[in-house]
Amino acid sequence: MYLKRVSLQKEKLPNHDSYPFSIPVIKTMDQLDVTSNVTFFVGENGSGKSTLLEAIADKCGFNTAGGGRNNYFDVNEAQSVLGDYITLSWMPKVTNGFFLRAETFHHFATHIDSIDGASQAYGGKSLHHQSHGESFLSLFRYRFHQRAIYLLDEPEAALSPQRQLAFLRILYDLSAYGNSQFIIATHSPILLGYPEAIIFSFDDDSIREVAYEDTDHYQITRHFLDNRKRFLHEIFKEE
Ligand SMILES: Nc1ncnc2c1ncn2[C@@H]1O[C@H](COP(=O)(O)OP(=O)(O)OP(=O)(O)O)[C@@H](O)[C@H]1O
Repeated sequence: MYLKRVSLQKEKLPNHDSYPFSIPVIKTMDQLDVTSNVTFFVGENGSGKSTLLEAIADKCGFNTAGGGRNNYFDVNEAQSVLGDYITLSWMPKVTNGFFLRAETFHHFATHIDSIDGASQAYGGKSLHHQSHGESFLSLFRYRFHQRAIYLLDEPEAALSPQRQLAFLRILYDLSAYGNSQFIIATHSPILLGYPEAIIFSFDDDSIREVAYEDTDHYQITRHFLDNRKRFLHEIFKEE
């Protein structure tokens, strides 16, 4: 493990009225201790997961539009304001890694195509000439290595359930044997089931550790699958 703690420099925050300082979990955050090679950020849409992950990516020196340290391409609104107000504590420090933003991956693929020979590092085939899910898996399989930190924002976005299981295997190989560290924002109850992971919930206006079975993602999915007809009846009934 490399990144041990993320601290918010509260005394430096300019205000609490505007984004990103107005997000409830940022208002209440002091520090986050990272105690596992695999950490998940989970929570309702808009709870602040991407904002914090992007700030961490910024402090790691990764392109906040997505990519590693040497990937420069621009995407509107990819700057991290919060990055200026957090401190990362490392032991030891790593500089290798990658920030995956599902929504800018198309731009990233174009950027890789524009560099002569760069697609070799991604399995030898243009990421644009693969399906969305295939290109994600090529990134994970060919570009991800040992001794690095990977920050992934909703990697499940393009992956079928079967491919999410394949991703779990890659995660296992890299984190358990390859000594790589992952911080992953996700809504996937499959990914969240990774053993020994630490899950931080961003719900209820603060960041706190939760057990897998206590996440909404696990509970709602499980109840839906167990009681699909009753669930649908409730959702569709006339008010
Ligand atoms: N560039 C921005 N300017 C202003 N507000 C923003 C900006 N980006 C995000 N927000 C707001 O900040 C809050 C947190 O957004 P963020 O994207 O971090 O949430 P999230 O937990 O990652 O959500 P999701 O699960 O939907 O990806 C939301 O209320 C969102 O509308």
